Amino acid sequence: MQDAFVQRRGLMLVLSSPSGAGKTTISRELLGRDGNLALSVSATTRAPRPGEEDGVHYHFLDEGEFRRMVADGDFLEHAEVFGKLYGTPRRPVERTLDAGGDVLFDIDWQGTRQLRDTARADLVSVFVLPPSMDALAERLRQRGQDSEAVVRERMAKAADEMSHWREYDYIVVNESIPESVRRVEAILQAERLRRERQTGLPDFVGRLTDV
Ligand SMILES: Nc1ncnc2c1ncn2[C@@H]1O[C@H](COP(=O)(O)OP(=O)(O)OP(=O)(O)O)[C@@H](O)[C@H]1O
Ligand SMILES: Nc1nc2c(ncn2[C@@H]2O[C@H](COP(=O)(O)O)[C@@H](O)[C@H]2O)c(=O)[nH]1
Repeated sequence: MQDAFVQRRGLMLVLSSPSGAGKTTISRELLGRDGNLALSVSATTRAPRPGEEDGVHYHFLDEGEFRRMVADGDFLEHAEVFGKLYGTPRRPVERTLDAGGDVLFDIDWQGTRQLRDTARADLVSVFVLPPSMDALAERLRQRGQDSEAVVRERMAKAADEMSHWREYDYIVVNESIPESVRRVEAILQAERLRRERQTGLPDFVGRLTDV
């Protein structure tokens, strides 16, 4: 909820992890609980998984459309992940932040690095780790949406993904979904209260002390 007393600029909450560690699951829970948090819907050239809807889970584009958006500067960040292109459309994010809303991103370390370079002050980054590699493989398989070849490819890249954990502000080991959601919520609540994000403080304190 937006603070009734003090104006605030929105923040960008990034969740990254090796594929299958649980960031989509955590994101879904957070979005259901927090009315001031909006999901950044990425664009991608990968094919939709069963049940994924265009414009809801991703904007599914062909490579030509994606590259045109890159050329037009329409992405806040973009990267190649698992041989496909992924990017964050710029305008919806900027609109939400300007209105004091917070934006949740499910993006990889390359995209997070780009956001850190261009918008460090607005960025809060969380890296989600699995409790073990066996658990990660199990989660990818039981999700049941990728072929065995895709699961193997993602497991082969997991160690490389995880090598970027030091670049993140916070680390959450996702053993239990409810506990991980509580931890990310706690991070979000604390970051919202950072002095420098509360852009209305000079006015608010001025009114308090203007006797
Ligand atoms: N703490 C947990 N314990 C057990 N299963 C979990 C846990 N967290 C997530 N899962 C399950 O693991 C699977 C993968 O989770 P999810 O799709 O959220 O991962 P992801 O990190 O978003 O993956 P990707 O990067 O491929 O999108 C899902 O089936 C989810 O229900
Ligand atoms: N740099 C970006 N990475 C993104 C974006 N959207 C998703 N992703 C990451 O890609 C992988 C694979 O996702 P999947 O949905 O195909 O399993 C995962 O690590 C996502 O976080 C994006 O816009 N930019």
